[in-house]
Amino acid sequence: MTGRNRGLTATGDGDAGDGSVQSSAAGVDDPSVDPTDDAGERDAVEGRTATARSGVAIAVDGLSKRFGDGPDAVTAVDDVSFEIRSGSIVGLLGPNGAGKTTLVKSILGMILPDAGTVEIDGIDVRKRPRAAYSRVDAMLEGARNDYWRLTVRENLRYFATIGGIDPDSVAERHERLLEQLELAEYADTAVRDLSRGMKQKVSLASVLAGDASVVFLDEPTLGLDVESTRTLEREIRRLAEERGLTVVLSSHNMDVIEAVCDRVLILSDGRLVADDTVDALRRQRGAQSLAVTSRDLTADVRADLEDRFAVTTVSHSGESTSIEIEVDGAELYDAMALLRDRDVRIDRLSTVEPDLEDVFVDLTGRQESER
Ligand SMILES: Nc1ncnc2c1ncn2[C@@H]1O[C@H](COP(=O)(O)OP(=O)(O)OP(=O)(O)O)[C@@H](O)[C@H]1O
Repeated sequence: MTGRNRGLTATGDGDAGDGSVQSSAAGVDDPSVDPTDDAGERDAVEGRTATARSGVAIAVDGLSKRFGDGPDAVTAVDDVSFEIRSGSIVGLLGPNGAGKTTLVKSILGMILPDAGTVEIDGIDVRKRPRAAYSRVDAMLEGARNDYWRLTVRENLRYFATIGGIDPDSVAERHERLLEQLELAEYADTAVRDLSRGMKQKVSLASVLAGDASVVFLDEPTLGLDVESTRTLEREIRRLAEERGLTVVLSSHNMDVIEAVCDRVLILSDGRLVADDTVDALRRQRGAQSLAVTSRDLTADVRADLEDRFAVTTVSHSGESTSIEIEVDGAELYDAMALLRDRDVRIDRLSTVEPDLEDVFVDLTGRQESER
């Protein structure tokens, strides 16, 4: 929603001219909205709270949203609060139905929350939506927000224009974006003639074509091959580091989240169940796994191990048996001592650190489907 007249392109059918939905920020008809919000420039400077001064790009406080009434009511977002610092990349994770979309749409003013406040760069989005959203953009439906009949470069110019920016003044930035996303040789190709991965990159470039300082990316790498995924990951990181871009990235792909995010928010049943760095979440979980392969892991030895430790996996291959034991701290040495006491000759031994998926399963009780 870059610029004062720009609504958020929420959905589309691949050609925005044929039916994409332009949703304006909620609160425009709200009596609490400051009518002087049209004077966007002034608002962008005045009326900010302390969060802007302390480098907080997004501040969400006590946000709740319930759909429906009575026994069928669903609390999609339940008293969620967090802050995101400018220039950071934050992953938004949660199983299906956890409330991610409702949360993001509430932040973007596409859904009116029942309670709570949202500030962007210190500006309350309900009170001064135009000023608050003036440098916010989003890619909520993958490649669907581009005009497929226009060329790649025309799309960038179009999105800059509706973002309130003279496209000629940012032509250099567009050329750089095209280079960085390896789209330069397709600059004059109609988007509809590109592969899915290319379209995804054009979509990201379009989001960045204006002057956005905060972007929301929903599944930006969905359907991309490994190489394109790596390119996008690299570019998102670079933009955060070099341009101070703040990114909220939601994905079911844990590898992407681990690769690019400084911090992770995990939602479960509408509630925020984790808000920390990937490393801290891994450390908090503590337990790692000990993987052992041996021909001496008899049923007897395995029973002994199962008595004392959490044996998570057992598999057999020829005469060899492989097991994985979850061990926490000193348990690692106890498990090794038991194997030694039972004269188990080890063919292969390794320790496996917990990953984000393990943390996710612990906190939400659900497995992510896409890896
Ligand atoms: N417009 C709506 N009317 C009624 N219920 C809704 C509406 N939108 C979402 N919900 C419900 O709110 C809950 C949260 O949905 P939401 O789409 O925010 O989850 P999500 O985490 O984005 O899920 P997914 O990963 O599947 O996209 C779900 O139970 C969903 O069925």
